[in-house]
Amino acid sequence: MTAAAFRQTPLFSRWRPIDAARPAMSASWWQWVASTDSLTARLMVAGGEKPFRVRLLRQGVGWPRQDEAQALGIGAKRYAWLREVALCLDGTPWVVARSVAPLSQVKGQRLECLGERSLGSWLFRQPGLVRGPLEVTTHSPQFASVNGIQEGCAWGRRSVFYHGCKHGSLSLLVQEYFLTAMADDLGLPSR
Ligand SMILES: C=C(O[C@@H]1C=C(C(=O)O)C=C[C@H]1O)C(=O)O
Repeated sequence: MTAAAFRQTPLFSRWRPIDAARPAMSASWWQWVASTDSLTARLMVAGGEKPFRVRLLRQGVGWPRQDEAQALGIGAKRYAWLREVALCLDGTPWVVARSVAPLSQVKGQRLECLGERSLGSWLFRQPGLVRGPLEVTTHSPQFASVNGIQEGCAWGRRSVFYHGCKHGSLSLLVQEYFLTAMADDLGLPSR
């Protein structure tokens, strides 16, 4: 198997708790994948002089995937608010992310008009924010290739953020996939 093929071969299927994946994860990747503060802030620091940009791939209303609905505890036939982005350093996607929230909970939240501002810059300012447990995968996200981003994925992670506000409570599933371009630019191991 070539090195490139290896990097794109999933180690295991679907999502599993981060602790179960730890033996397969290098210490350098653990620093990234297990972090619970803002990824946007971390990417900006790691990128140094490189300009950071959120490229909006898609935002709107759609069906959640079954595993997403399950993670949010909603029926798969409930409409959801979906947002897909690429987090780019100097124009190169390092991370792609797909966030999902029950549509009924998004009404009146600032989320709808984020545009190319980072979700993290809004989310981590919310008082009483709680982050659920992290789960990881080595599968590549399909929405990246649909948008012409062909990079393999070193690690993907997801967790649900919860916060209550005067508009009601919000559960937001955030899925982030660390791309091989990021590993190459930062000199990280393949996994
Ligand atoms: C959740 C964060 O927000 C980041 C920005 C996102 C966006 O703009 O859609 C999505 C996932 C993130 O990695 C973060 O910075 O930790």
